[in-house]
Amino acid sequence: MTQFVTTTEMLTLEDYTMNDFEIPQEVLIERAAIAVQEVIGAGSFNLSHILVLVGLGNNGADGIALGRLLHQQGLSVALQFVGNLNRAKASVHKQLEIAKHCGLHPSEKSDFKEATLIVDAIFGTGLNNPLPEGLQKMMKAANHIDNDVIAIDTPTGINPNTGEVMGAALKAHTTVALGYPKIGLRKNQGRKYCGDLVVKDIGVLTPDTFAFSL
Ligand SMILES: NC(=O)C1=CN([C@@H]2O[C@H](COP(=O)(O)OP(=O)(O)OC[C@H]3O[C@@H](n4cnc5c(N)ncnc54)[C@H](O)[C@@H]3O)[C@@H](O)[C@H]2O)[C@H](O)CC1
Ligand SMILES: [K+]
Repeated sequence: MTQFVTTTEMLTLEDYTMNDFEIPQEVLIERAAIAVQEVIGAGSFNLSHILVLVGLGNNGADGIALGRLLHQQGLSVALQFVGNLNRAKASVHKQLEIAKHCGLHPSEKSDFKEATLIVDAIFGTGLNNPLPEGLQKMMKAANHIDNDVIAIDTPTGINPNTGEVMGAALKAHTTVALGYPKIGLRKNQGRKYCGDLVVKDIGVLTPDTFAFSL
């Protein structure tokens, strides 16, 4: 039986892993990237040109790390930031520096139609408001293009706790849940937008005494 969690529970387990066991956040980000890389490798996706859409939080950091790994595999990868990079978390800037050292630089503007596979690394469990107008338009437009979307952790626009569409959401062919799947992926529209749900262990530790609410 798959254990689903709330975002609060996920944050508690992340903090437990990083603070009680001193496992660095970068390790979790790298393991998240490797997990998604494994799902891509095990699938039958068209990898001719991969577009990674990158947000400003840790979901974006996961996406940049994944883009670097795919680039190092020799695949054609474009990184496109969604939002003002100046407002991005330190984890995003750190992953961007590493990616640049590995020869992967962000693209200015990518044509979604040229991508054979889109990686959704815009929002994950940190989504707490309706998407900004411009992003809602982008998601709706992207949903009309016939290419596969792989969502990291949650489809952008889906409320990770309620499964509601927050203005608009990007429909995924596959969602790779990190650690535990979020309860929003099996409620309301979340089930429809997440596509095939793959749960991957990325080393998030759980106390024996932890009482799941679900
Ligand atoms: N499960 C794990 O152990 C790990 C998960 N990781 C990844 O981290 C994200 C969650 O990261 P977080 O920075 O908390 O949030 P997001 O990246 O989802 O969101 C970015 C940022 O955006 C702001 N925000 C939220 N809603 C809006 C909005 N409507 N408009 C504008 N801005 C908004 C908010 O401040 C957020 O912080 C998780 O999904 C995983 O992908 C770790 O990388 C590895 C360990
Ligand atoms: K996402």
